[in-house]
Amino acid sequence: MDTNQRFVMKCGGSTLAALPQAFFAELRALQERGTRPVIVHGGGPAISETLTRLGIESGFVGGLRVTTEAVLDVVEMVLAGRINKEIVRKIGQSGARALGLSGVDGGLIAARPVANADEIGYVGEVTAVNAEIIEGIMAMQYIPVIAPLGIDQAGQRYNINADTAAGAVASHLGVERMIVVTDVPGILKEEGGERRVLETVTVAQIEEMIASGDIYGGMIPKVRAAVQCIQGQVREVVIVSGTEPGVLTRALDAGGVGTRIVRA
Ligand SMILES: Nc1ncnc2c1ncn2[C@@H]1O[C@H](COP(=O)(O)OP(=O)(O)O)[C@@H](O)[C@H]1O
Ligand SMILES: CC(=O)N[C@@H](CCC(=O)OP(=O)(O)O)C(=O)O
Repeated sequence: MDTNQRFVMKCGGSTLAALPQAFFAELRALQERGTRPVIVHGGGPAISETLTRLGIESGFVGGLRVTTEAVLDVVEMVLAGRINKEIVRKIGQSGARALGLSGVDGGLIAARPVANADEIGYVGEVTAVNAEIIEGIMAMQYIPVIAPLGIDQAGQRYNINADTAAGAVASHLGVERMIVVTDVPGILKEEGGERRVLETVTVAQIEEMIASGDIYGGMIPKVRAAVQCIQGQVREVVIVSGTEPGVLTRALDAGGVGTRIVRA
């Protein structure tokens, strides 16, 4: 397989419901031309809604969900169940084939507790990704759709931020590109009283923008994951809105869409 043709795409929970059928049709067209997408998805808003409905309290520390055993049950149910299957169904409707799994299946995503686990509970960071499983699914002409949970050797499951999980999958697979699909057209910066999309940003500019507060909230784990994976084999990470026409093809080929994060 030509590894240049593989890419990882992270679909954020902020935008999943808004992704038009044209987005999935484009995904099918890409697969037909020999490109091999790997999808890692989020679902933060759906988890929060379900927790509220069930009357389970939770909060966030540093952008990560405080994850008790009860929260973990809901995270797994929503991400590996409802959201994962919704994406698989939509891809199926477009005429392509998808196979959904979570990072727990086959030990796909090995994880360990994050450093501040005493504060935020069962939140994991990725220690390894079993690329063979993903490659096997791609070899069968299915698009892998991965829910961001992880597991350790003792069988403990963890909740992993979806941007972090996607970055780790991209690094371990050795793809050249990661596309992050979210609800904004890229990284925005206020200039002359106007907020505009930055075409390209470097690692150094990202650090400045976090320090100045220009990048905040949900954008922080995205740029952090991007910075981490472009230290390795990944050449660039593109942050885009999923509702722009032809967004995937433009992100992969022509350019002129979203924000490209590059080494320097
Ligand atoms: N500089 C920035 N440019 C664009 N969006 C930003 C920026 N800083 C913070 N954000 C916020 O990040 C959000 C995207 O992150 P998030 O809501 O976690 O989405 P997702 O569910 O796709 O991961 C945007 O909707 C916006 O509110
Ligand atoms: C540890 C942690 O915070 N996990 C996230 C996993 C889902 C996610 O990241 O979804 P988005 O991409 O839609 O934000 C959570 O529980 O919300």
